[in-house]
Amino acid sequence: MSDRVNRVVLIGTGFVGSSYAFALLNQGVTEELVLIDLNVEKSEGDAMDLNHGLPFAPFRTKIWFGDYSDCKKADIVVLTAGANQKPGETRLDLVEKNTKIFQTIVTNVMENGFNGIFLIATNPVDILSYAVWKFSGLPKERVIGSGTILDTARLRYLLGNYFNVDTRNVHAYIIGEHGDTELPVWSHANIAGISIRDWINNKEQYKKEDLEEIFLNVRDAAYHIIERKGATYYGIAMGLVRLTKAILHNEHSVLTVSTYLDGEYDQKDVFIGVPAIVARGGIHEIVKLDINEEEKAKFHHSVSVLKKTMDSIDWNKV
Ligand SMILES: NC(=O)C1=CN([C@@H]2O[C@H](COP(=O)(O)OP(=O)(O)OC[C@H]3O[C@@H](n4cnc5c(N)ncnc54)[C@H](O)[C@@H]3O)[C@@H](O)[C@H]2O)C=CC1
Ligand SMILES: CC(=O)C(=O)O
Repeated sequence: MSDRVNRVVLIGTGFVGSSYAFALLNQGVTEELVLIDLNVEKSEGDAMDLNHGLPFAPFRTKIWFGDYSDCKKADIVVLTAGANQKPGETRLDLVEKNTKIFQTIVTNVMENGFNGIFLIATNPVDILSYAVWKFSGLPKERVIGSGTILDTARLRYLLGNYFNVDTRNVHAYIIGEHGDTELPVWSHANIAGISIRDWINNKEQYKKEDLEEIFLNVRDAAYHIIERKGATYYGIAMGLVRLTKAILHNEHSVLTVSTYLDGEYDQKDVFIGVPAIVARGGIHEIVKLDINEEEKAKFHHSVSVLKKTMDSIDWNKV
């Protein structure tokens, strides 16, 4: 690592934001972490509480409750502010209120001289990533949504369980909207280089129909968790730390993020989840998987649902 001090500013210290801060501290990823939230007392309390864990952390992270002027020196501004889903609500139902909140936040960040990378988790994350790109005027490479990083993790976990293999040896992606129209890329899914199709065909205890059930559990995981405990946060928090590390440590890691498509996957002018190489400058390159016709049709549908929702937003009057 260079001698430069890395700074992350986190805006929104609710369930997702505070879990991210905790995970970031525990993994020793950044020298400085600034917390900002409308709820000043909560955010101040979080900064105090996290600082008291420093003697047990692997690395010295300076943490404080800050304000927008701290964004000027930030490498990454992480956005987890805004409304979350109530039971029965879809992510797309949040679009209106969270776009308004984001206009205010992103304007404040940019007016304070920010020139780094935005990392976004607030839902609907694909549309809000597009909004951040529009509101900030930053190059598309420097606006990254968490996209389907969590859905991909859920798929890898469930497949690892099903085949009784370490989830880190499962290579499979969910792409598309982080939401109800996402899709698994079965055509490229493999464990230790052997395709999922072959794993199924080679052992009689495995069944193709089970894969569909696994996917439905991935797609609907947020609903299942929200019904039980009101919100999801640990998984996405760890996914955001993974992304933060990939950026700050210039890892060139392939992660399924929401990024701007400009012709890739035959789509234009949309932020959506696809595998991409993530490094210090942000999105280094989009990985273009040769997906099959069925996957192409589902991906196209996912794009069209996002675009239809975006069309309902009057960007000049947000
Ligand atoms: N992308 C993903 O995979 C996931 C995304 N999410 C999304 O993350 C978002 C946050 O969820 P939670 O943390 O559960 O919600 P939360 O309600 O616990 O936290 C939201 C925080 O944002 C703050 N906030 C609201 N407006 C603000 C503003 N203008 N400036 C600064 N702070 C502001 C609130 O005070 C609150 O502390 C939701 O949109 C949720 O759907 C949640 C889980 C996974
Ligand atoms: C809430 C949400 O987006 C998730 O857990 O996937």
